Amino acid sequence: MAASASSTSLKPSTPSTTISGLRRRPLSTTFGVTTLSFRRLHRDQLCRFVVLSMDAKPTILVAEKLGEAGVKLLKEFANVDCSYNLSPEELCTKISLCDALIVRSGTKVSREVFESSAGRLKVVGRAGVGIDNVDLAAATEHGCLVVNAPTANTVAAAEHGIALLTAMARNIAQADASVKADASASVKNFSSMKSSCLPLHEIFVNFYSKWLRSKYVGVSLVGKTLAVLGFGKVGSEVARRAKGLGMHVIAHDPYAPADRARAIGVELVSFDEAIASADFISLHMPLTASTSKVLNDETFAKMKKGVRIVNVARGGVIDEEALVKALDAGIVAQAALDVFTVEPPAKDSKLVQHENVTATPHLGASTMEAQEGVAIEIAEAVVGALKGELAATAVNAPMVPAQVLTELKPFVALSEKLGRLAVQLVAGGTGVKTVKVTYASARAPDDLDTRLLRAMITKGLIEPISSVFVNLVNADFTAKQRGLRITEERVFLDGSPESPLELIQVQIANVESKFASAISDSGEIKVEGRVKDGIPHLTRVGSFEVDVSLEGSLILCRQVDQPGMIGKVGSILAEDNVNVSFMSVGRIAPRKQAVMAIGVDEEPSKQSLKKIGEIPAVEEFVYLKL
Ligand SMILES: NC(=O)c1ccc[n+]([C@@H]2O[C@H](COP(=O)([O-])OP(=O)(O)OC[C@H]3O[C@@H](n4cnc5c(N)ncnc54)[C@H](O)[C@@H]3O)[C@@H](O)[C@H]2O)c1
Ligand SMILES: O=C(O)[C@H](O)COP(=O)(O)O
Repeated sequence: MAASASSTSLKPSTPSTTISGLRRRPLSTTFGVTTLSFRRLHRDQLCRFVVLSMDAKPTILVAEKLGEAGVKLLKEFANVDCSYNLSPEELCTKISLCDALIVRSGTKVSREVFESSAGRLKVVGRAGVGIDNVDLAAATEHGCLVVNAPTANTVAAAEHGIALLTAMARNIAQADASVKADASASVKNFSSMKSSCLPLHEIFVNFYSKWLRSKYVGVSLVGKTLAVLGFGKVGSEVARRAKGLGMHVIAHDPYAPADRARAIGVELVSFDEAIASADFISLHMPLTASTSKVLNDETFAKMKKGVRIVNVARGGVIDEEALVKALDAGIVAQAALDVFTVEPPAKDSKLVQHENVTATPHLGASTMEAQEGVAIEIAEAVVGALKGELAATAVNAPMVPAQVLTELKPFVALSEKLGRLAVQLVAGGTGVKTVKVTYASARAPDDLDTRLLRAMITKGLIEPISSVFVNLVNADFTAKQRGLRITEERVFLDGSPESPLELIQVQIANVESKFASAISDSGEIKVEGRVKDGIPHLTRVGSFEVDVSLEGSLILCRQVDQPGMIGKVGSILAEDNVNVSFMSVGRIAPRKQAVMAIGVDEEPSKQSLKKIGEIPAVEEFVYLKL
């Protein structure tokens, strides 16, 4: 059979994997340079969403203040309705007359909005990064493309982080409020003091009696340790600036490449080390299941007494009640917050009202420059999408013709889950840069389009560790932007090409694993899966063959093979009311090392996981969310 067609200028990587019994063929493609075919494919696909009548000028509703340059660009192409502060009902009424909608974080684009548009709304543009205010599932169901502007406000957010850091250290906000409050009170009293015939020097002392120079003595930044949690776009810009202030900067980001950190003189450390050694902590991770309330009672207790915290990421990464307690107890000396779990926070919020808290109303992206940049970025994306062009920052989109999608559906699910599993096996502190995907199939190369599968693997690899949404449209772009190189290899099987694929293998090179058994003989993290009866299964971890359906979540456990192990683990989970969906043991040889893969419907408690780890024959284990 012929090798797969390749539209890439990158060299195929040398085959290194061994899948026993399969004949290997050359690599099909690598990432990031397939611009022409990629663009053509998506232009066609996007046109399916954006079917504007050619003689009608589209209407774009701008529902929140957008920079002038962006509005100007929009007006060159469409009728633009700038209507701010719409109620949800007003938005639903207006939307049925609009082809595109542009918002920031203050407008909820709910399912009702898509339903009310009755199919006319083709594009939602989020003028910024976070799209938690847009119901993505509803957008996709309604065939509406969502695009965002992920890079134009990075520097603004970093500068705001630094502004909060320095203002907090020197009590700028509190001191300013005090001077103004005292001055205005004194000014009111000034006439009465004058008429009371007090001597002038007494009036003067009274006037400035709350000139609180000793109350607002601050702390210095130079020489202090700043821990940056989340070393992505904003985090690394904050780190760079803090170095310029003479701070010692460390960072925790399990997925950031160490060389990027080294290049700006930042040491990547574990989470515990970061929070325990920091004088200041600055948060820059996305809000995901694993970062939600990452600062909580337990983690505050591990911090240096008197630590100071800055948050310009998302309110939900801090347990706000725990922060109030930590502030009251003096564990946290001060906090400077731009973001809150609920925005705007309640007026009587203990956190906002706390005297040691500096609060700003989600201003991270709010500079003239960033807003102009964001406005242009989003206007270009929305106009391009309305014209049916590739949207590099698209965050959702149905991706392939319906019949291909139907056939590939279980493999799509398998691909994403293998990506998710593989990245969760990476040990903190080692960055993911090189991923190799192997597809084993009896199909001719032209008969198997792996772009959707590759996109889903990319989605699985990136989404658990970032706020980025990945799909076929933006997968290559996102991977390239993050310095992630994914190579693909096809292995051809003899036999019936009835099924599009036999198996998919994902390997991550040059990383350490938090589950050593996931490292294959050739040194990479390796996971392999197949589709059985339409259900994705994990069939290999490292050198161990297993067979577990990829539903719910997964516990991987390496043990000395001996009777009773399944029972022991099973009963610990049963006591915790955790339902086991699947269990399989792969072993090197009887009574030698074995890997047990256990599918669970519910998340086991920390205590249950601890008990599993304490079973004497268990050598290592890991809990993975699918
Ligand atoms: N306040 C604002 O106005 C404002 C403006 C821009 C961005 N933001 C927010 O700032 C955050 C960062 O944005 P970005 O553009 O830098 O995103 P990014 O995706 O470039 O960076 C996020 C980083 O967090 C890391 N990460 C993921 N899980 C982690 C974990 N458990 N521990 C430590 N690090 C982890 C990722 O590896 C990634 O490097 C996002 O939450 C974004 O919504 C806020
Ligand atoms: O997600 C973002 O881009 C920031 O949080 C900024 O949001 P904003 O556009 O509402 O200022």
